[in-house]
Amino acid sequence: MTLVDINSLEPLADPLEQAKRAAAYMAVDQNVPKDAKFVGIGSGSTVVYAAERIGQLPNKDQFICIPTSFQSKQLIFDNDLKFGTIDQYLNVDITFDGADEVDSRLNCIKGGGACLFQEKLVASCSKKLVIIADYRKKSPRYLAENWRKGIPIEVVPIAWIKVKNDLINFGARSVQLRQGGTQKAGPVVTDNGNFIMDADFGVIDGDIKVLNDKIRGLVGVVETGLFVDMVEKAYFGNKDGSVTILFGENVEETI
Ligand SMILES: O=C[C@H](O)[C@H](O)[C@H](O)COP(=O)(O)O
Repeated sequence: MTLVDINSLEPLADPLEQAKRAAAYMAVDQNVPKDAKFVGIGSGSTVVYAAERIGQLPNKDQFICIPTSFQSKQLIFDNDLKFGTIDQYLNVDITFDGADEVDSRLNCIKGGGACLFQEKLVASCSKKLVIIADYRKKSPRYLAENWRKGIPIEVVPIAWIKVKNDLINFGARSVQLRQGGTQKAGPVVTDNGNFIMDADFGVIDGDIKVLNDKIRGLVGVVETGLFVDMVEKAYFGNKDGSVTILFGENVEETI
């Protein structure tokens, strides 16, 4: 079985979905190692296309896919991929994941879909983390310039008020307990049984590592959606069908 060329695919009706697919397919084609044994599957709407493309790879039965959420476990099954978990396999060759915003140094905000903890767990066990996203996620410079909903933070439920006060003392302008919306009365509950708080610290133009470490150090915080120095490269699908690849601080190429 040979892989269908990206350029010969039928275009998708929605240009945003087209951009996501272009980024995901190119990232998979360029980055899955020939001898891969373990591949991490991130979460969100862009990763759907990465799982689809991984499911088309001629050597897909050679590696085991590790999920980062309930959603990505289903993607692994739906695309007929081999399944394993991070508590079985700790050495992941490469992980593909989405992001809510990526800065010019490849730091990112994740967790818009409440999956940040398992995503960070799998990323921390991966030799490479490759981000796939559409053009809206590429920050002009700093994090939170585009993503204005705040930094997602996973919190143990009984600690949420305490953590909210701590975050305000750290300078957060607002802290929201994320709500389930029309489909769920009350707060969002993560795949790990926790809550998500969205803390708005404004544009993050200071030391992002210091901020991240401070938040992570709070009793009650499980993990943050700040991914600092973890990403190897990021693929952004553009409106015109091209893909911009960010390799390092302001080093990029558009194909
Ligand atoms: O919790 C969700 C994840 O961090 C997603 O990877 C992130 O929100 C990006 O999702 P999407 O590809 O749907 O924009």
